[in-house]
Amino acid sequence: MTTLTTTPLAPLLDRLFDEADAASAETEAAVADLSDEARTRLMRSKTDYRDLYGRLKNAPLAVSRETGTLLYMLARSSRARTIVEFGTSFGISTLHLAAALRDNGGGRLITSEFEPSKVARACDNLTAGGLSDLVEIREGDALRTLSVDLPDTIDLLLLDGAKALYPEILSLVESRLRPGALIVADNADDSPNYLARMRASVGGYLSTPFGEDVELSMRIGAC
Ligand SMILES: C[S@@+](CC[C@H](N)C(=O)[O-])C[C@H]1O[C@@H](n2cnc3c(N)ncnc32)[C@H](O)[C@@H]1O
Repeated sequence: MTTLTTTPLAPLLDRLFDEADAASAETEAAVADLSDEARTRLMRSKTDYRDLYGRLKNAPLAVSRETGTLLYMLARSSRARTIVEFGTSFGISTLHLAAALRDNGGGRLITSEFEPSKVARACDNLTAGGLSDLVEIREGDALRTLSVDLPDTIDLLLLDGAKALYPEILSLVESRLRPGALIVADNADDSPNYLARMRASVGGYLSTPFGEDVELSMRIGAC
């Protein structure tokens, strides 16, 4: 028995993933007027990301079902107690991570989202999943909200906000990542500078692509 696979969370996640699948056409329509070059430019911009995510403010943009399960398993097997997430959206990844904290015996998950309507939806979903006591949602740009008041040590970091900011967000939390801490970056192919940093032989990480769209990394150091 796990929190992930039992009521209320399991049927809630089924519904949220079904809704995310159903919203894919609407999501595509929100950026349909942009050329491929314009989309790539916005995805990789360190300044214009609010334009892109403003267009997508009604879109779940959730991790895949497989990545969600992976997040739960990684957080469980590493016995994570402190987790930081960049990019909450409707809270689907957050629900997986918080479920792992619950099954690990408790902990603290700090997550960040700048779209107020998404913060409200994530709050509702965490309440429906019975996990809101484990999660602090910080509303605003993560460059600011994740720059203060973090736990002394962090066991797991999920990067799933604006791709161009992955190096900056990593820098905000890096000194607190414990040796052996896991860093999961979704769609990291859109963040070439991040990939170069994580894969550099002297960068302080072991890093590998995993599945279709995840870069999984581990902070090196004495455990
Ligand atoms: C891919 S979605 C996150 C999906 C979520 N992790 C899930 O699986 O359910 C990215 C989210 O990050 C938010 N975001 C992007 N850049 C941000 C920033 N700099 N600060 C806070 N939120 C940001 C966007 O509004 C969007 O909702």
